[in-house]
Amino acid sequence: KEKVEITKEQQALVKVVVEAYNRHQIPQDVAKKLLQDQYSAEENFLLLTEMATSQVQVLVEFTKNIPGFLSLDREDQIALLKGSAVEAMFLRSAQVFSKKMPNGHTEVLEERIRKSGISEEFMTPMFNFYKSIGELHMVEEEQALLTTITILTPDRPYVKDQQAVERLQETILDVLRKMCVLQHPQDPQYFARLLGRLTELRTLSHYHAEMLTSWRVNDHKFTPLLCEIWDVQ
Ligand SMILES: O=C(Nc1ccccc1)[C@H](C1CCCCC1)n1c(-c2ccc(Cl)cc2)nc2cc(F)c(F)cc21
Repeated sequence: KEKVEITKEQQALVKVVVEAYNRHQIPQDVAKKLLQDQYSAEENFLLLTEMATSQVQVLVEFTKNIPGFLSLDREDQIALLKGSAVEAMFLRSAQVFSKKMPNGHTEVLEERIRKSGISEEFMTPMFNFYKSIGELHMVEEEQALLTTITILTPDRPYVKDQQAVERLQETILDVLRKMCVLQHPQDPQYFARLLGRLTELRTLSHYHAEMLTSWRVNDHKFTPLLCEIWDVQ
């Protein structure tokens, strides 16, 4: 049985990534707001566009802490951010949704999201994904590293030097694999299941533009940054 060991530099890498990851708390605040009050579809749409806009800004800050990211070609850095922003938002939403909350809070949160203005057809795929993330009971290191792996996806549109991205992603995959073995010794398939969620995440993210344009509001106004990042307007 191979002895799995996380090296000193891998520990340092995880520490940097987790600390950077914990700095972006936005959706926690959204969850709190949603639990406090019931908002109209207009208010929810505005809340989402504001939150999603600041999430992109926070994502840029987060990537600066991914070892090696700033050494990538500048245009490739933009392509990776552009290509992963929506997935990172849904992954973050899923992680907030699956956080342990006092009794009944998750049900209220789910209800508020169901009534937020998103059209019915997207509810099932969205909540199926949120619940499948919840079932994994990820620790925060796994959450941070999974988000990092999503950002470092080599085959995003317009990435020129895919090998350079692949090398960075492999570094993160290696430490995540070891962490999963150490964290979930009873479940040898855990790492594979974790990566399998990224496929579900990509599928859900395909709907994002429709989810926004079909939001039950009269006027769908987006910020310039969201028009850049999300395929809207
Ligand atoms: O804000 C959000 N997500 C966010 C995440 C990361 C960073 C910034 C924002 C929105 C809310 C939803 C209800 C109306 C207000 C915005 N949000 C979503 C969500 C995002 C995009 C689309 Cl198209 C559909 C749903 N799923 C959520 C799960 C949660 F537990 C949750 F708490 C907030 C959630």
